[in-house]
This record gives sequence, C-alpha cells and structure tokens, in this order.
Amino acid sequence: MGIELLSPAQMAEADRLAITRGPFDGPALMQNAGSAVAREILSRYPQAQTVHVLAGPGNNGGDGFVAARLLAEAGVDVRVHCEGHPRPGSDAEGALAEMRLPLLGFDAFAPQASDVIVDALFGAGLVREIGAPHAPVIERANASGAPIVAVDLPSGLSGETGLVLGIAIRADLTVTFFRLKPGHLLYPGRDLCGETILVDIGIPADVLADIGSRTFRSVPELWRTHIPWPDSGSHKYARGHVGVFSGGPSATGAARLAAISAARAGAGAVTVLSPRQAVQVNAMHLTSVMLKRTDTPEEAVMFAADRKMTSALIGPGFGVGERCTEFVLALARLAAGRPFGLVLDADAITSFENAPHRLFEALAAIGSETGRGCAVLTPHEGEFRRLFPDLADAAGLSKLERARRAAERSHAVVVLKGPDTVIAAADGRAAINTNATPFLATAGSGDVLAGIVAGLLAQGMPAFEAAAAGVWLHAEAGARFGPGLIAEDLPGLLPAVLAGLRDSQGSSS
Ligand SMILES: NC(=O)C1=CN([C@@H]2O[C@H](COP(=O)(O)OP(=O)(O)OC[C@H]3O[C@@H](n4cnc5c(N)ncnc54)[C@H](OP(=O)(O)O)[C@@H]3O)[C@@H](O)[C@H]2O)[C@@H](O)CC1
Ligand SMILES: Nc1ncnc2c1ncn2[C@@H]1O[C@H](COP(=O)(O)OP(=O)(O)O)[C@@H](O)[C@H]1O
Ligand SMILES: [K+]
Repeated sequence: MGIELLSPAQMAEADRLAITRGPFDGPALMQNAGSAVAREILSRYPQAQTVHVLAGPGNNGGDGFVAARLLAEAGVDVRVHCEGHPRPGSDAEGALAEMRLPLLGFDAFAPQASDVIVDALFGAGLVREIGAPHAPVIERANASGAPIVAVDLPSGLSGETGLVLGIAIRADLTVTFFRLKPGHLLYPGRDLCGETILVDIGIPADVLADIGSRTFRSVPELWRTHIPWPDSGSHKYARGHVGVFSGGPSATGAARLAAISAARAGAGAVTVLSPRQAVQVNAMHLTSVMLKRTDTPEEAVMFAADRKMTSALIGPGFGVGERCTEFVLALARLAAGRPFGLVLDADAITSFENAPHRLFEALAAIGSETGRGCAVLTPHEGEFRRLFPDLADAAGLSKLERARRAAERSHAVVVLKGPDTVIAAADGRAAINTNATPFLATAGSGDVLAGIVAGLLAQGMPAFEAAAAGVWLHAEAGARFGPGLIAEDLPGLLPAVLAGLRDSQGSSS
C-alpha cells in the first residue's frame, strides 16, 4: 500500500492523468471502484436484508450506482436513494443509465438495523457545509444502527482536513481508492471512517511523479533506510553523544527519562547536564548515563564542544523563563556552526510564548545545509498554541497544514503531538503517524519521545526522518505494552521494537 497521501484535489488530478494515459477510462475506473464496494459488502454482510444506496450528484454517486447494479445482479434487495440527476455527460450519468433500478427519493429512506447502507453521497468533491436535503439523510443513516459502508470518504468529512463540514456519516467501513487522503488519518476523520481499506482500481502509480505529493503516512518505509545501526567500526562517540538538560532538584525525573530513552534509541553516550542544586539527586539515580554540573549557557556550550556532543534536548522539567531562553539561544548558535541536533520540548517552547520571533530567528540561523545543525520542536496542542496562536485558532485549517506552516515559520521540524501526530519539515514534507495508542497519554510520555528523537539525531539521522521514526518507535512501544503503561515502561520496550525493525529491514510495512 503506497505511503503517499493525496489531497482531494491531487486525487482528482490522479484520476485525470490516469484517464488520459490509460489503460482505464473514467467509466472503467468507476466500474472498478463500484465493484470493489459491492465485493466488500457481499463478503462482509452476506445476511443483509436490504442494501440502501445513498447516491449524491457527482461521481461518488456514480460509484454508488455501479455498486447498486452489481449487488442487484448478485441477488441482493437494493434500494437506491437519490435526488437530482447527475451532470449530463458525466461518468455518473453513464453509471445511472446502466443501473436500471428505480430511483427513490430521500424521504423513502427508512433503513432497519439489519440492513446495510452504502454512503455514496459525497467523496472527493465535497466543497461546502452539508445542508438540506442531505443533512437529514445522514442523520437518519447514523441513527439507524445499520452498518454503513462509505465510498471513498464518509460524506461530510473533508478528505483534505479530517474535519467535518456540518454533519458527517459515521461509517463502519470506508473503501477508498489508489491512495489514502489526509482526512482518513486525521481526527475526527479517522474515527468517522471506521475500518479503512485501500483498493487498487487501476490508476498507474507513475501519475504520482506528476502530482508530487509531499505528504506521507509515517510508516517505516518512509525513514527506515536512515535508521543508524552500529557496525564493527563503531565506538561510543561515533554513535553520538546526547546532552539532556535537567531542571532543579524537584524537577529532575523528566530529564533522566529522556536521557535513558536517548540511550535506548542507540546514542553511544548520554549526559544529563544539571544545575548545581540538582546534581546530588541526579547522581543518585544515574548509572550508564553520565552527569555534568552545568549552571550557565556558556558552560553548556563549552562542554558540548569539548565532549563532541552531537545533539541536545532541553525543555522537559527545565523551568519556564529567561534562563531557559538563554540556554536555548546559546544551543541554537552552537547548532548553526556544526552538525548538531537540537530538540526543544515543553518549557523550552513555553519560554518563548511572549517572543516566538526570537526563537524563529535563532532557528533560521541554523539553516538546513549539510554539515550544519537542525532543530526539532515537539509541542502538544497547548504548547503549539503558545508559539503559533494564529495557526492554532485558524478555523478550518487542518492539523497537517498547521504543522506544515509552523515548520516553515520556525525553520524547524515540527512534531505536533496527539493521537494523530503530524511531523512537518520546513521544506514542505509532512507525515501523519498512525500507530499510537491512547495509553501513551500518560505523564512523562512526551519526555520519552523527545529523548528518542535526540538519540536518533545524535547518530546523524536527518531531522525529518529522525522525528518521524521517533514518533513511530514511541507509539509502537506504547501499543505493544497496552493497559497499565507508564512512561518509565517505554524506554525498556524500545529494544524489541528496534529489533523488529532491523529484522524486517527490506520488507515494507
Ligand atoms: N472518473 C473519476 O473521476 C473517478 C471518480 N471516482 C469517484 O468520484 C468521486 C469524486 O467525484 P466528484 O469530483 O464528482 O465529487 P463528488 O464527491 O461526487 O461530489 C461532487 C458533487 O457534489 C456537490 N457538492 C459538493 N459539496 C456539496 C455539499 N456540501 N452539498 C451539496 N452538494 C455538494 C457538487 O456540487 P457543485 O459544487 O458542483 O454545486 C458536485 O455535484 C470520488 O470521491 C470517487 O468516489 C472513482 O469512481 C474513480 C473514478
Ligand atoms: N489520545 C492519545 N492517543 C495516542 N497518543 C497520545 C494521545 N494523547 C497523547 N498521546 C501521545 O502521548 C505523548 C504525550 O506527550 P506530552 O503531551 O508532551 O505529555 P508529557 O508532557 O506528560 O510527557 C505524545 O507523544 C502524544 O502524541
Ligand atoms: K461517500
């Protein structure tokens, strides 16, 4: 299954290019799409009394007409509900002409819980809020208790944003074509789709080169070749040295959690840089992770240079304020002159709430050329709002687009966390992560993620790939553990997840 995600506009372009190049013309693609829907219904719901097909005015409705015809030919009792006529000359009009079933109005739509509903009202062509006569039909479908199979997208769901335009179908199964759309993966869309299956309807993959999608599902295929594995020539500093900044004596746990996570992600050496007052408490809890007293940004920079530090993480438990901003700015200057990965999380983000431009200017100076450093920001929604209030409040802007614009503005890779974490780079690439479990919503879980990313960056992994891989590894570890997960469990789960990745090297998942 391809990892590119296409916006509805890009999908329309894929359809157009496919029709121009062949081997399938528009009606044939529609035949393939509708027959995939019919096939799924016949295999999943063999006992259904009646299948109600809700058909809209565009080609999504056309897929519905094809499915209706094939189901009727298979002996199913099919009722097609439609208002208005497809556009003259459209593929949908052709599919309607071939169907030869009576057209019922929406008023006659009265499904029983033992029936099946096919939602072919709107797909990629949804452009505005749903109103009458479609909204009441969607409401009735959702309330019926009958399983709903959505064609391409649940009607009312924006394939571009994952947001609902007024009201949307809540599907049990969504059958979509060629490539997933962001709306299948971003919430609330992901919930509305139910199970999503992707069907090959004969669109040749080479149309992707013309479309140039820069949005991906974050699966190992996207970043696996960049995962750093040690070889016989490796020594500990060749595997990177991570510095993790600790907070004061009552806020040291976050840094240690991140530090051990960086080590588990493969960094050869990890040091906790601690203020004087917290050195003793840190020393009591560290074994393989080293400890260095560090009270000023100058000391931090000197240590980083002396000890060949290749990445740093600051923010978790560090404390919000001017002291934090000074450390961040000093580290950003360091990263501007050498290959050095800087991860900013939690307090390092919040500390710039009143002057985000100071941070963005410092990160811009890092640049993204080979041999220079890079920065990764890992905000949850609340932290994101502090740095990018206008993007957070922009109505109708998808999580994908918010992260992408934030990356462009901040000159950093932005990891916008949540159940559908988005990873975006300043160059326009973006990925949506899909393997998270809600059990990850536990204190300290974000510190582990930031540590993993710092650990991968320290080993020279490029920032976008390191961030995407870090999010996936973190989520996979959480998903494998399940109920009862606490953040302390996560680092110890990484070896098995990494081993699985290494063993599956070369296969795609
Ligand atoms: N040959 C092909 O190209 C293939 C296409 N395929 C299928 O086609 C689907 C895309 O088809 P599509 O582009 O016709 O869009 P579709 O989702 O049917 O809706 C457009 C219609 O809805 C209307 N409309 C929009 N919003 C509305 C609202 N809120 N409330 C009311 N009306 C609204 C809009 O009206 P208008 O804006 O023009 O006034 C227009 O009439 C795609 O999802 C896939 O299923 C596959 O078969 C593969 C081959
Ligand atoms: N409902 C959820 N489903 C899946 N993952 C989640 C959910 N809520 C949070 N997460 C993940 O858990 C982590 C929490 O990080 P964060 O909010 O920084 O917490 P903390 O500061 O307590 O460590 C992030 O990686 C986030 O993506
Ligand atoms: K639909």
